Amino acid sequence: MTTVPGPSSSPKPRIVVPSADNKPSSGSTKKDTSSKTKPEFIVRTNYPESNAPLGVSVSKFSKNHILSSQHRLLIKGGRVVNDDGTTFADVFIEEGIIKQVGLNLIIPGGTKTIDATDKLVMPGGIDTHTHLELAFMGTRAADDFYTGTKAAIAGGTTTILDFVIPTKEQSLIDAYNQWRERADSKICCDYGLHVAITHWDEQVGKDMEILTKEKGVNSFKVFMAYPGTFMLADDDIYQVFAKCRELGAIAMVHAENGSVIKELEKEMSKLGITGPEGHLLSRPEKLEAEATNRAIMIAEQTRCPLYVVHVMSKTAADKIQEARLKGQVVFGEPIAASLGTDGSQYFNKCWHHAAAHVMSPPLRNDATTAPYLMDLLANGSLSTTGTDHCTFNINQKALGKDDFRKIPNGVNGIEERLAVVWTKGVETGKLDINQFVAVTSSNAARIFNIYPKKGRIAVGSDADCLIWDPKATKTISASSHHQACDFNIFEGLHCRGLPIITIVDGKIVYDNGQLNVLQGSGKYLHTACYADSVYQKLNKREIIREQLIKQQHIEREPYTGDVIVISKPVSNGDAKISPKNQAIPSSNEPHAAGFHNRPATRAGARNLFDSSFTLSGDQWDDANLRKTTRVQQPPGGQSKGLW
Ligand SMILES: NC(=O)NCCC(=O)O
Ligand SMILES: [Zn+2]
Repeated sequence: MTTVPGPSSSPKPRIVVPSADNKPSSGSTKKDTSSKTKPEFIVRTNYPESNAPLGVSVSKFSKNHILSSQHRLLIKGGRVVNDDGTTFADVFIEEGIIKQVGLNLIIPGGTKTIDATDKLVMPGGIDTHTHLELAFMGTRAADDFYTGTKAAIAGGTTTILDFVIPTKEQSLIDAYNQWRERADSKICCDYGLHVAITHWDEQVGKDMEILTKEKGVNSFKVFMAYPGTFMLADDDIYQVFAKCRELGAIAMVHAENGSVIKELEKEMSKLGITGPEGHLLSRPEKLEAEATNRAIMIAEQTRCPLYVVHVMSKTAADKIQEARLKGQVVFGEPIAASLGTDGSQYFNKCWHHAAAHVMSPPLRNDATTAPYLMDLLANGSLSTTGTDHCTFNINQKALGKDDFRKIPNGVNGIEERLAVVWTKGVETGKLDINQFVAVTSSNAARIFNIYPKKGRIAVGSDADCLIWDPKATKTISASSHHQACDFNIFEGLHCRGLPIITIVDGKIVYDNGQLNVLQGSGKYLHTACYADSVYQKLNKREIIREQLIKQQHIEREPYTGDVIVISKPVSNGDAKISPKNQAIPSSNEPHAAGFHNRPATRAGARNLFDSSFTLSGDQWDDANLRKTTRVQQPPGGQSKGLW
């Protein structure tokens, strides 16, 4: 158990210790006929039939967890906030599941009560983008699955989606197993996995199939940056997206033009720029927007849903907005960093301060970007918020002390995301509280097909909830955060609106600054393909598309005429194809070769009686240099004309 100073807040929620007997608690004597004890949603097997259950598979480390999840909790007197509405209701939790939501509930004895008067009861946050203990740029991220998820919980996040990133030589399945092993032994909240595709061949396609059908993966990311390590070329991206479409998975993209960045980095070096500002200067916004647009185009051509991770700029966000306006299934994910700070940090005089902000794509040097991205979250053009949490300590960032290209890329955010979105979104009047839930939790649950198990306060949903105090305040600092890194990119940010209690799997794991987590207690989430909110439309469109294509099919009599026989490859060496290189007509058809009037000889050679001269204007050998003879003294003498 870790004890940390709690946030300054309005009166703390009162926790009533349960009575020893098992009688109903006081104040809950009236039977509420509207509340049900059965799940109000149907756990679906998504289309097409998948072996992967929508539910979770219990990891081998979670025995203790199951035994202790008999706890009963009643959250009383709060306002329940979902993405589609707010209601005054009590929430009864048993064995990790929300069992009742309503007023005047019948509650068994032995139930711990949390007084949530004046507080909001919300689904726990879902961080769509983390890189815990990732080996990257010669070192390993400072936060592992334990410290990272502990910090997540302190900030109100109860589910994370981390990225398996295989090396180019590694099989996808090996990498997936590695990630599961690392995470299962340490993780403190439930988690799912996206898998990155860092090279393409037939085997990768087969492994993607295994991952979706047997391992509960429904999303694959490609990188358009980091040439030589992670980057894929467009034709490989096409193959990955097409495979995603075939499997009902979601394609994800890190959108930056890696090849151009590489050249610009060289240019910076030549100009003597070795500090962190070089990172920003070699990654202009246009390169993010261009790659975003290219990824959207490839997704359109493959009819694949696309999820653009870490949207860092206005123009990249515009590309997503434009595509969505046209009906394409594209989602955009700004992150805590792009919503909470900006790229002016790269010009800070302190090397460490500047280097600590190095991430890709970079923060933009423009204070209007963050509020712009928030506006796009509010109008639905952007859908989720992640963090790209990938932390490195000062001595790790120092790998690039003489060359910005060697600074390990990555920043924090797993702990701050909800507070940043509330402060910059709700407190500014850009988001209402339901939109807050949508962009921090429910939208992600829908897209990655874990809704309403996650992302909703409802009967049958997992008891991953927050008691949120909209009036609580705190100032973010590395000195008090729970992350393992020694820098915080939001240092000094004064936040209003904080989680004061976090409940994971029906247990209070964070309470007014005090963490009580169990290492390895989190469970792996099998995410099924063909998420309804992503694929329902696409499946329908596919049927319509096939019908349209069939309608455009033209019934024709088959062609029965001659076909030339290619005896010698036609070369493009000449500007225009010379008769010498023309394919020889297979018959005596005069115009078969398209130039000569006389048929070929019986041996198939050009008929030498045929002239190569035509009166059509352009001559076949116009491109060849002609030898000219200047006649100084033409017969009959020189012209006396005007020339
Ligand atoms: N984003 C970043 O800078 N680091 C993590 C790796 C990645 O997602 O690009
Ligand atoms: Zn990332």
